[in-house]
Amino acid sequence: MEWLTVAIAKGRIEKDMNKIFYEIGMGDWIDQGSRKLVFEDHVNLIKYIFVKPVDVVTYVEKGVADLGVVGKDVILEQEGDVYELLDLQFGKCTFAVASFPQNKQFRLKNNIRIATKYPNITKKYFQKEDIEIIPLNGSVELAPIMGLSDVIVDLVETGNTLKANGLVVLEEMMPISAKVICNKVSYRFQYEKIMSYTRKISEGREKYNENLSIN
Ligand SMILES: Nc1ncnc2c1ncn2[C@@H]1O[C@H](COP(=O)(O)OP(=O)(O)OP(=O)(O)O)[C@@H](O)[C@H]1O
Ligand SMILES: O=P(O)(O)OC[C@H]1O[C@H](OP(=O)(O)OP(=O)(O)O)[C@H](O)[C@@H]1O
Repeated sequence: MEWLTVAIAKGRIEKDMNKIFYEIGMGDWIDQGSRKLVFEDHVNLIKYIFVKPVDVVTYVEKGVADLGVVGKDVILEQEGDVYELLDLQFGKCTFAVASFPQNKQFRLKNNIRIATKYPNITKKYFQKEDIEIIPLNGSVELAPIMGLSDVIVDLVETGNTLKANGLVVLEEMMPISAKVICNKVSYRFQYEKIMSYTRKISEGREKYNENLSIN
């Protein structure tokens, strides 16, 4: 039997994924407190690598990892040439255009300045509109406050970050959640193993979501 390599996005996604591994009894291989980046499950022949969310798609696309676990936002932004096998139903949030309530007519403005961590998604969403994209790496909500942009394109979950900064959603763009992605060549040549592993993850996801709804 061949090994499968699974790239997992460090941070929020890693935390939920570890709970799914626990549900299906595959959690013992990963030492959550450690700085180690590679873990090997010698029983199921799975190698786990932990990388920055934006790098998961690169590892999977290049075939270094057969599977990846990452947010749909990152998949869309990277325009990764990969298959999406499973919606994990966690990491749920929404892409939105946001700003101060008084900017709700922002589409009437010439040269709309949009701050975002997601330039590609923003360009696609606005298509032919007259926009200037201001790329940022985080704390995007600061941009309209400091006059760097008119609006932002960012993820909204609870809305607390927007609210704390006096901003509101002006347009909802699309829902986002975590996905299992797959390298296209691996899908052909390791099909059985990939399907059986994905089924297990799917079972873990059901148990995890059941527990979430009970508690
Ligand atoms: N507020 C949120 N609520 C739920 N899911 C979120 C939220 N923000 C981001 N996500 C999802 O979780 C993924 C990982 O987010 P996380 O905050 O761990 O990393 P990041 O800040 O996007 O990246 P990095 O740590 O590399 O800067 C995102 O790609 C998205 O799919
Ligand atoms: O609606 P909320 O529940 O407040 O969540 C939304 C916030 O979460 C994410 O930021 P993150 O915490 O990843 O920090 P960042 O700004 O450094 O990317 C996102 O970019 C928003 O800022």
